[in-house]
Amino acid sequence: MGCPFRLNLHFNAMHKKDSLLGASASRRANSYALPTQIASLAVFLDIDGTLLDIASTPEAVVVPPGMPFALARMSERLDGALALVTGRPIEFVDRLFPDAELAVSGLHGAEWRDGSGNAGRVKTTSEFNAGKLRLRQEVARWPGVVFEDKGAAFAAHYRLAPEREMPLRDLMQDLTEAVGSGWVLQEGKQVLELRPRGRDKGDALMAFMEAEPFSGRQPLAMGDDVTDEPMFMAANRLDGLSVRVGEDCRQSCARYRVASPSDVRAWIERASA
Ligand SMILES: O=P(O)(O)OC[C@H]1O[C@H](O[C@H]2O[C@H](CO)[C@@H](O)[C@H](O)[C@H]2O)[C@H](O)[C@@H](O)[C@@H]1O
Ligand SMILES: [Mg+2]
Repeated sequence: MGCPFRLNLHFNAMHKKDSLLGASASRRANSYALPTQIASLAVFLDIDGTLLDIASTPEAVVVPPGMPFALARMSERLDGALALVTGRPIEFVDRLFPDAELAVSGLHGAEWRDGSGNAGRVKTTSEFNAGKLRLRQEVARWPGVVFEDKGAAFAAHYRLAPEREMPLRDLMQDLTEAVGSGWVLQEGKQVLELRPRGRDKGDALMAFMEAEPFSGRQPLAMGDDVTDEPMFMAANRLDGLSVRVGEDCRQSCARYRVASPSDVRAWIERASA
Protein backbone atom coordinates (compact mmCIF):
# COMPACT_ATOMS: atom_id res chain seq x y z
CA MET A 1 0.00 0.00 0.00
CA GLY A 2 1.15 3.60 0.17
CA CYS A 3 0.94 4.00 -3.62
CA PRO A 4 -1.00 7.18 -4.47
CA PHE A 5 -1.74 5.89 -7.98
CA ARG A 6 -3.52 2.85 -6.61
CA LEU A 7 -5.31 5.08 -4.15
CA ASN A 8 -6.45 7.44 -6.90
CA LEU A 9 -7.71 4.59 -9.02
CA HIS A 10 -9.61 3.19 -6.11
CA PHE A 11 -10.94 6.61 -5.18
CA ASN A 12 -12.30 7.08 -8.71
CA ALA A 13 -13.83 3.62 -8.70
CA MET A 14 -15.41 4.33 -5.32
CA HIS A 15 -16.63 7.68 -6.50
CA LYS A 16 -18.38 6.12 -9.51
CA LYS A 17 -19.97 3.48 -7.34
CA ASP A 18 -21.14 6.08 -4.84
CA SER A 19 -22.48 8.30 -7.62
CA LEU A 20 -24.63 5.40 -8.70
CA LEU A 21 -25.87 5.17 -5.16
CA GLY A 22 -26.55 8.91 -5.13
CA ALA A 23 -23.88 9.64 -2.53
CA SER A 24 -20.42 11.20 -2.78
CA ALA A 25 -17.19 9.58 -1.64
CA SER A 26 -15.46 10.92 1.47
CA ARG A 27 -18.25 13.18 2.62
CA ARG A 28 -17.27 15.51 5.40
CA ALA A 29 -19.26 14.70 8.50
CA ASN A 30 -19.24 15.82 12.06
CA SER A 31 -19.31 13.29 14.84
CA TYR A 32 -23.08 13.64 15.10
CA ALA A 33 -23.36 12.11 11.62
CA LEU A 34 -21.69 8.92 12.88
CA PRO A 35 -24.12 6.14 13.76
CA THR A 36 -25.48 6.02 17.28
CA GLN A 37 -27.29 2.74 16.69
CA ILE A 38 -24.21 0.57 16.97
CA ALA A 39 -25.58 -2.80 18.03
CA SER A 40 -25.13 -4.44 14.61
CA LEU A 41 -21.68 -2.95 13.89
CA ALA A 42 -18.16 -4.37 14.11
CA VAL A 43 -15.92 -1.41 14.99
CA PHE A 44 -12.24 -1.15 13.96
CA LEU A 45 -10.28 1.76 15.45
CA ASP A 46 -6.84 3.09 14.68
CA ILE A 47 -5.06 4.61 17.69
CA ASP A 48 -2.67 7.48 16.93
CA GLY A 49 -4.44 10.38 15.24
CA THR A 50 -7.82 8.64 15.59
CA LEU A 51 -8.42 7.77 19.24
CA LEU A 52 -5.50 9.82 20.55
CA ASP A 53 -4.24 13.27 19.60
CA ILE A 54 -0.87 13.29 17.87
CA ALA A 55 1.92 14.11 20.32
CA SER A 56 5.52 15.25 19.83
CA THR A 57 6.98 11.76 20.43
CA PRO A 58 5.54 8.21 20.49
CA GLU A 59 5.84 7.99 24.29
CA ALA A 60 4.20 11.39 24.88
CA VAL A 61 0.67 10.34 23.87
CA VAL A 62 -2.02 10.94 26.45
CA VAL A 63 -4.97 8.64 27.05
CA PRO A 64 -7.78 10.88 28.29
CA PRO A 65 -9.23 9.75 31.62
CA GLY A 66 -12.40 7.77 31.06
CA MET A 67 -11.41 6.62 27.62
CA PRO A 68 -10.41 3.03 28.51
CA PHE A 69 -13.75 2.71 30.29
CA ALA A 70 -15.66 4.15 27.29
CA LEU A 71 -13.88 1.74 24.93
CA ALA A 72 -14.63 -1.23 27.19
CA ARG A 73 -18.26 -0.14 27.39
CA MET A 74 -18.50 0.14 23.59
CA SER A 75 -16.94 -3.30 23.22
CA GLU A 76 -19.52 -4.66 25.65
CA ARG A 77 -22.37 -3.02 23.66
CA LEU A 78 -20.99 -4.78 20.58
CA ASP A 79 -20.61 -8.17 22.29
CA GLY A 80 -16.85 -7.86 21.85
CA ALA A 81 -16.91 -6.83 18.17
CA LEU A 82 -14.46 -3.95 18.63
CA ALA A 83 -10.81 -4.17 17.62
CA LEU A 84 -7.92 -1.72 17.81
CA VAL A 85 -6.02 -1.87 14.51
CA THR A 86 -2.78 0.05 14.89
CA GLY A 87 0.79 0.54 13.77
CA ARG A 88 1.88 0.18 17.40
CA PRO A 89 3.09 -3.16 18.73
CA ILE A 90 0.53 -5.04 20.83
CA GLU A 91 2.79 -4.67 23.91
CA PHE A 92 2.42 -0.89 23.69
CA VAL A 93 -1.37 -1.14 23.28
CA ASP A 94 -1.46 -3.21 26.47
CA ARG A 95 0.46 -0.43 28.25
CA LEU A 96 -2.00 2.20 26.96
CA PHE A 97 -5.13 0.21 27.83
CA PRO A 98 -3.99 -2.22 30.54
CA ASP A 99 -7.31 -3.75 31.55
CA ALA A 100 -9.26 -3.46 28.33
CA GLU A 101 -9.06 -7.05 26.99
CA LEU A 102 -9.89 -5.81 23.50
CA ALA A 103 -9.15 -7.59 20.24
CA VAL A 104 -6.12 -5.93 18.67
CA SER A 105 -3.99 -6.02 15.55
CA GLY A 106 -0.55 -4.40 15.79
CA LEU A 107 2.29 -3.41 13.44
CA HIS A 108 -0.16 -2.29 10.75
CA GLY A 109 -1.85 -5.71 10.59
CA ALA A 110 1.20 -7.94 10.95
CA GLU A 111 0.39 -9.16 14.47
CA TRP A 112 -2.97 -9.83 16.12
CA ARG A 113 -4.69 -11.07 19.23
CA ASP A 114 -8.40 -11.86 19.52
CA GLY A 115 -10.63 -11.31 22.53
CA SER A 116 -9.93 -14.85 23.77
CA GLY A 117 -6.17 -14.33 23.75
CA ASN A 118 -5.30 -16.34 20.60
CA ALA A 119 -2.44 -14.51 18.92
CA GLY A 120 -0.27 -14.32 15.80
CA ARG A 121 3.24 -12.81 15.96
CA VAL A 122 6.12 -12.20 13.55
CA LYS A 123 9.58 -13.76 14.00
CA THR A 124 12.60 -11.55 13.47
CA THR A 125 15.88 -12.49 11.78
CA SER A 126 19.51 -11.73 12.61
CA GLU A 127 19.65 -9.33 9.61
CA PHE A 128 16.59 -7.50 10.92
CA ASN A 129 18.03 -7.28 14.44
CA ALA A 130 21.32 -5.95 13.06
CA GLY A 131 19.41 -3.33 11.04
CA LYS A 132 17.50 -2.26 14.15
CA LEU A 133 20.73 -1.86 16.11
CA ARG A 134 22.31 0.15 13.30
CA LEU A 135 19.37 2.57 13.15
CA ARG A 136 19.38 2.97 16.93
CA GLN A 137 23.12 3.77 16.93
CA GLU A 138 23.02 6.11 13.92
CA VAL A 139 20.11 8.24 15.09
CA ALA A 140 21.53 8.50 18.62
CA ARG A 141 23.91 10.99 16.97
CA TRP A 142 21.03 12.98 15.36
CA PRO A 143 19.48 15.36 17.93
CA GLY A 144 15.69 15.38 17.76
CA VAL A 145 15.31 12.14 15.81
CA VAL A 146 13.46 9.60 17.95
CA PHE A 147 14.16 5.89 17.55
CA GLU A 148 11.22 3.53 18.26
CA ASP A 149 11.74 -0.18 18.90
CA LYS A 150 8.52 -1.93 17.92
CA GLY A 151 9.64 -5.54 18.31
CA ALA A 152 9.29 -6.96 14.79
CA ALA A 153 9.43 -3.43 13.34
CA PHE A 154 11.49 -0.31 13.99
CA ALA A 155 10.97 3.35 13.26
CA ALA A 156 12.65 6.74 13.32
CA HIS A 157 10.57 9.89 13.88
CA TYR A 158 11.70 13.27 12.52
CA ARG A 159 8.76 15.38 13.87
CA LEU A 160 11.21 17.25 16.17
CA ALA A 161 13.98 17.45 13.56
CA PRO A 162 12.37 17.96 10.12
CA GLU A 163 15.77 18.92 8.66
CA ARG A 164 16.85 15.29 9.15
CA GLU A 165 14.15 13.87 6.87
CA MET A 166 16.30 13.45 3.76
CA PRO A 167 19.34 11.80 5.40
CA LEU A 168 16.95 9.59 7.33
CA ARG A 169 15.26 8.52 4.08
CA ASP A 170 18.66 7.54 2.67
CA LEU A 171 19.53 5.57 5.78
CA MET A 172 16.17 3.78 5.88
CA GLN A 173 16.53 2.91 2.20
CA ASP A 174 19.90 1.29 2.95
CA LEU A 175 18.40 -0.59 5.88
CA THR A 176 15.48 -1.81 3.76
CA GLU A 177 17.99 -3.54 1.50
CA ALA A 178 20.06 -4.82 4.41
CA VAL A 179 17.24 -6.49 6.36
CA GLY A 180 15.95 -8.48 3.39
CA SER A 181 12.59 -9.07 1.76
CA GLY A 182 10.61 -9.82 4.93
CA TRP A 183 10.25 -6.10 5.75
CA VAL A 184 9.06 -3.07 3.79
CA LEU A 185 9.65 0.65 4.17
CA GLN A 186 6.53 2.35 5.49
CA GLU A 187 5.88 6.09 5.60
CA GLY A 188 3.71 7.67 8.25
CA LYS A 189 3.20 11.01 9.89
CA GLN A 190 6.78 12.33 10.13
CA VAL A 191 8.03 8.80 10.63
CA LEU A 192 9.80 6.19 8.53
CA GLU A 193 9.72 2.57 9.58
CA LEU A 194 10.50 -0.95 8.52
CA ARG A 195 7.47 -3.12 9.07
CA PRO A 196 6.86 -6.79 8.29
CA ARG A 197 5.86 -7.49 4.69
CA GLY A 198 2.53 -9.27 4.20
CA ARG A 199 -0.61 -8.62 6.22
CA ASP A 200 -1.89 -5.03 6.20
CA LYS A 201 -4.71 -3.42 8.16
CA GLY A 202 -7.22 -4.50 5.51
CA ASP A 203 -6.18 -8.13 5.95
CA ALA A 204 -6.52 -7.68 9.71
CA LEU A 205 -10.09 -6.38 9.35
CA MET A 206 -11.00 -9.23 6.98
CA ALA A 207 -9.54 -11.85 9.35
CA PHE A 208 -11.48 -10.48 12.33
CA MET A 209 -14.66 -10.37 10.23
CA GLU A 210 -14.40 -14.08 9.49
CA ALA A 211 -14.89 -15.12 13.10
CA GLU A 212 -17.16 -14.48 16.09
CA PRO A 213 -17.97 -12.00 17.49
CA PHE A 214 -17.32 -9.94 14.34
CA SER A 215 -18.86 -12.12 11.60
CA GLY A 216 -22.30 -11.15 10.29
CA ARG A 217 -21.93 -7.54 11.42
CA GLN A 218 -21.41 -4.38 9.35
CA PRO A 219 -17.81 -3.14 9.68
CA LEU A 220 -17.05 0.46 10.59
CA ALA A 221 -13.36 1.38 10.19
CA MET A 222 -11.79 4.63 11.43
CA GLY A 223 -8.26 5.83 10.77
CA ASP A 224 -6.16 8.87 9.92
CA ASP A 225 -3.19 7.75 7.86
CA VAL A 226 -1.98 5.95 4.77
CA THR A 227 -1.83 2.51 6.42
CA ASP A 228 -5.53 2.83 7.23
CA GLU A 229 -6.46 2.95 3.54
CA PRO A 230 -6.44 -0.87 3.06
CA MET A 231 -8.72 -1.06 6.11
CA PHE A 232 -11.10 1.45 4.52
CA MET A 233 -11.08 -0.55 1.27
CA ALA A 234 -11.84 -3.76 3.16
CA ALA A 235 -14.74 -2.13 5.04
CA ASN A 236 -16.09 -0.68 1.78
CA ARG A 237 -15.88 -4.10 0.09
CA LEU A 238 -18.08 -5.51 2.86
CA ASP A 239 -20.60 -2.66 2.37
CA GLY A 240 -19.41 -1.15 5.62
CA LEU A 241 -18.57 2.36 6.77
CA SER A 242 -15.13 3.97 6.53
CA VAL A 243 -14.16 7.20 8.22
CA ARG A 244 -10.95 9.19 7.74
CA VAL A 245 -10.05 11.38 10.71
CA GLY A 246 -8.28 14.72 10.30
CA GLU A 247 -8.34 17.93 8.33
CA ASP A 248 -5.74 17.02 5.71
CA CYS A 249 -6.87 17.16 2.10
CA ARG A 250 -5.32 13.88 0.94
CA GLN A 251 -7.46 11.66 -1.20
CA SER A 252 -8.83 8.72 0.68
CA CYS A 253 -10.92 5.65 0.06
CA ALA A 254 -12.87 6.46 3.22
CA ARG A 255 -16.48 7.30 2.58
CA TYR A 256 -16.70 9.82 5.41
CA ARG A 257 -14.42 12.23 7.20
CA VAL A 258 -14.46 13.72 10.68
CA ALA A 259 -12.18 16.53 11.80
CA SER A 260 -10.30 15.23 14.82
CA PRO A 261 -9.75 12.51 17.42
CA SER A 262 -11.91 14.51 19.83
CA ASP A 263 -14.84 13.91 17.44
CA VAL A 264 -14.12 10.18 17.57
CA ARG A 265 -13.91 10.22 21.37
CA ALA A 266 -17.18 12.18 21.62
CA TRP A 267 -18.85 9.62 19.36
CA ILE A 268 -17.58 6.69 21.46
CA GLU A 269 -18.95 8.36 24.61
CA ARG A 270 -22.32 9.06 23.02
CA ALA A 271 -22.79 5.80 21.16
CA SER A 272 -21.88 3.59 24.08
CA ALA A 273 -23.72 5.54 26.80
O1 LIG B 1 -1.79 3.06 13.26
P1 LIG B 1 -1.68 4.04 14.38
O2 LIG B 1 -2.32 3.57 15.66
O3 LIG B 1 -2.18 5.39 14.02
O4 LIG B 1 -0.11 4.20 14.65
C1 LIG B 1 0.68 4.88 13.67
C2 LIG B 1 2.01 5.26 14.27
O5 LIG B 1 1.71 6.07 15.41
C3 LIG B 1 2.80 6.54 16.20
O6 LIG B 1 3.47 7.58 15.51
C4 LIG B 1 2.65 8.71 15.28
O7 LIG B 1 2.12 9.19 16.52
C5 LIG B 1 3.12 9.73 17.44
C6 LIG B 1 2.42 10.09 18.73
O8 LIG B 1 1.36 10.96 18.48
C7 LIG B 1 3.80 10.91 16.78
O9 LIG B 1 4.79 11.46 17.64
C8 LIG B 1 4.46 10.45 15.46
O10 LIG B 1 5.04 11.54 14.78
C9 LIG B 1 3.41 9.80 14.55
O11 LIG B 1 4.04 9.26 13.38
C10 LIG B 1 3.72 5.41 16.56
O12 LIG B 1 4.87 5.93 17.18
C11 LIG B 1 4.07 4.51 15.40
O13 LIG B 1 4.77 3.36 15.87
C12 LIG B 1 2.79 4.04 14.72
O14 LIG B 1 3.10 3.24 13.58
MG1 LIG C 1 -3.27 6.58 13.00
